[in-house]
Amino acid sequence: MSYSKERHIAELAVQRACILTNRVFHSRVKGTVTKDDKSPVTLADYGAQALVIGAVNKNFPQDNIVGEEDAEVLRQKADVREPTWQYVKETIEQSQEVVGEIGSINSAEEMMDLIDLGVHAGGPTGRIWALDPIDGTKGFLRGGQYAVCLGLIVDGQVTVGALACPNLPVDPKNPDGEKGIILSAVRGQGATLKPLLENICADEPGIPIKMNAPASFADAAFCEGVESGHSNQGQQASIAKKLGITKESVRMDSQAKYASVARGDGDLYLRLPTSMTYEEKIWDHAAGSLIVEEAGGIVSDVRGNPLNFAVGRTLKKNNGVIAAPKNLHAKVIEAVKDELKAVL
Ligand SMILES: Nc1ncnc2c1ncn2[C@@H]1O[C@H](COP(=O)(O)O)[C@@H](OP(=O)(O)O)[C@H]1O
Ligand SMILES: [Mg+2]
Repeated sequence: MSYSKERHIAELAVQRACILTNRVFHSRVKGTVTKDDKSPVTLADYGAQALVIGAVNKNFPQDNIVGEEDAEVLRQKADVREPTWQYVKETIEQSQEVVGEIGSINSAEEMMDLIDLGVHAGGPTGRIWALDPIDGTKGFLRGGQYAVCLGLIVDGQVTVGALACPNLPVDPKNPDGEKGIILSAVRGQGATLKPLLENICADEPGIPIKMNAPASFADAAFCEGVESGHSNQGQQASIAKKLGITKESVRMDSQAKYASVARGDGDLYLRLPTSMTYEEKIWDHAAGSLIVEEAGGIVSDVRGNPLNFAVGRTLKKNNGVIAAPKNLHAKVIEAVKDELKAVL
């Protein structure tokens, strides 16, 4: 199968969601709510989830969806529901040219029902879309990096991925220039990049991307998260030292890290667990990991095992994530295993 329709719809869906996230970012009302796990969620997370699921459900109504959010808070609180619905409505009005392809949403009730389609338990069989409507919500709130991420898992294997990163520069050599890129991939067909335009334009072909292949660690730079609670930055620094990496690490929130490594702004992505009991979520890694693999890299857990997307909503068979060029991956895993030998 070519999965060209899936890729096209995924690209349109994440692009439209970014119109909404951008509107919310530039408005005073972000409606930040703290979830049970203490992480923030905003009107933009809910609105983006409704828009993306609307697009997936219109085109692939038989498919299952694992989405990060649910509509419980919206059902209980009119002061969260109503502004979210306003943003969704305005975004649809602003993107009429794609309504034929990715659909409309006609009421707040329908919006909440779409959000709640993301409750699937995941698993080893069938077609399952994994959606993170705003990955890096903390980055989004601080005006840093965030991403709208959508992956299609087919019989346990990520097969299609689209990643919209509204705050990554189009030209990495000009970090203060135009911002916003969209990356996508189909397994076996490579990864591409194109600018994330204000007016949705999915027919524009993407440019194929390839990861860097630095000859040695002396030339390599690594990417890591901003939040010290999400990965062990002390151990990451120690691994960098062991490997002879001298360049300072680049810190950013969200799957923008996968995007940066895939297009060669950085070379390695280290996400060492802060706790061996934390289970990474499939929506935090589906799209990004495929894009790095299709750009020529290897993505694994800290033991060097492939990420297993077939066991539910989390990556419960894995700990942490390492993304690296093919020629360096084994050496990184050696250093990681040495660093974590007390817990592995
Ligand atoms: N203890 C933890 N360890 C690893 N990841 C965690 C974590 N707590 C939360 N996260 C995840 O880290 C994601 C952000 O990744 P990063 O740190 O790379 O920016 C969050 O996604 P959301 O922002 O969608 O909630 C959340 O799912
Ligand atoms: Mg996330």
